[in-house]
Amino acid sequence: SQERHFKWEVEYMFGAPDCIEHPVMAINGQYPGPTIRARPGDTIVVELTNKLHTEGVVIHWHGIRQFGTPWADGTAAISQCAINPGETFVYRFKVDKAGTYFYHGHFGMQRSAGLYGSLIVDVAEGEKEPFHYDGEFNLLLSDWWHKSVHEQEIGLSSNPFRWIGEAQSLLVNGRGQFNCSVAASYGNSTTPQCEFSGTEKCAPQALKVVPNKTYRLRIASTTALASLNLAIGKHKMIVVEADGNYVQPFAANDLDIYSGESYSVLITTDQNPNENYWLSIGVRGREPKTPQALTILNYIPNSDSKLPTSPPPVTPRWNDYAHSKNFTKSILALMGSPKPPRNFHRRIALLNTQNKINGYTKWAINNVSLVLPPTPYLGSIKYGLRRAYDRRRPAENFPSDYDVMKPATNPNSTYGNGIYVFSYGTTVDVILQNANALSENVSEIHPWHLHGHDFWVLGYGEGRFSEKDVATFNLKNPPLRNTAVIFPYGWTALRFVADNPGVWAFHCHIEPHLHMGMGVVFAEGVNHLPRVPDEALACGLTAKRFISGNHN
Ligand SMILES: O=C1O[C@H]([C@@H](O)CO)C(O)=C1O
Repeated sequence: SQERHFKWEVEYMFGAPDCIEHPVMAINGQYPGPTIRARPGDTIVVELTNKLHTEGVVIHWHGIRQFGTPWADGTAAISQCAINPGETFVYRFKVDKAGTYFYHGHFGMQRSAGLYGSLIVDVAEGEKEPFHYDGEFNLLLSDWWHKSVHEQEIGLSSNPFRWIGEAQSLLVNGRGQFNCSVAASYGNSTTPQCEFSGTEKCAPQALKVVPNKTYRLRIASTTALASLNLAIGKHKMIVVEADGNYVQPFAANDLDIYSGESYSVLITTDQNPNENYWLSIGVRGREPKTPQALTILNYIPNSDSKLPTSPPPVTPRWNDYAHSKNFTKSILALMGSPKPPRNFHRRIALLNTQNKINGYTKWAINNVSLVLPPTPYLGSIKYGLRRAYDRRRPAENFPSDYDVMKPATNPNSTYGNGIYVFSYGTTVDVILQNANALSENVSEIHPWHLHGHDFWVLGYGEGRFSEKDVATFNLKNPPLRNTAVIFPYGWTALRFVADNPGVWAFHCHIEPHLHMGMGVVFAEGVNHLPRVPDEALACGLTAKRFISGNHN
């Protein structure tokens, strides 16, 4: 194992992710940010300097559990203070498990502004993956708006509420086409055919493959909003990895991927080698108003501008949830993967609702809409700063007569920053319960992401969770993941062991939803931690401790 050192500067620059010029957040002048590659056991050191002029910044290493380094998790107001303009913060953490990961901003809506990149952990030297492949490609998926994130944020925080709407473009590795289509020639589309010389930064990157080989596609989604579906013309995919964990391989014609998830799939280039094939990505779960992202699987030696003979695969109908559930339920742990404990110590049920607070539109969990306090929880808990946040525990359940199929009879909610505290080492079950939103007959998909842990997904169900559903839990081969979706009007059951001392965000990975309060905070074993580095806590009430000279 080795130490991998990076010096990064975060700043805005002019980019053109979908060929239309727009400010983007860049790292060392690159958008998306540089790809980190490492091996299990390596220590990653990122010296991050904030070159933004008027905003703080942090970076979250999505899927990395941060055992023993919770202050490096990169969640503003939870694990650290936002890094001020001009300041440098050193992220130092170990990667312990091979897999497909990514990193992104976790302050305000900076992920939507383009602050993200890939983090790939290869298997340890001398070790082999449990599957064979000859080459690999890395696809980091995102969605893009022409409205600035500042304008988006103001809309979300306004009364009356202004929703951000659907994305203008879908991006693959930060590239999309808004003003043209690479597949215009197939249909009766009014969008012109793209004319690229090849040097444009928004031109799609063709995946160049040799016939009769197997390739691994690493696919991760850091979308702000969109749930996606990816398909490759005439090629089946074998799903082998999800969120940095091996899964029982299964074949799929198309793959659903929600924000916060990552997958590896294998494809074999066994089709007619004289042709190229489409790789297409479309929106699921919301009525799509965003064109598909397209690129080409380019069989060498064909020219990469040779268009496939058939049009790009079309995404399943946006609200074909049966299709999505079928895919999601096919994901099971690879034989030999760690199994969940048979029993749990504590179960919490988290009801997801859309609400109103003084006329503002919010999301709430058990009727509390999350607002983060100015002092990071990690410091307030470690140093017992009793006035730093609301120390009353949020509700562990929701009223037994709540009708999840209908808009709430009383949609009003409250703000809160109370947290769930788990006894160190205990097993926790979480039932995520979806419900009807503010309007009738609307219930949306929410991908929930847990920091600091992987969890086992024990099951999914329809309607309101009830005690008899426990009998349907899969304790044999549930997949280990860090992100799990709740389907409209449904529930999802998770189990994890609270064995990682720290304070951890657990939230909907749809960035505007988190911004509207759709998250909770978990804490465990904070008293087991050695000193938290001062650099993480130079704000709020923790900063006042430094000024008074109390550094213990
Ligand atoms: O949070 C959201 O708000 C809008 C809509 O519910 C109200 O405009 C939407 O589609 C969301 O996902």
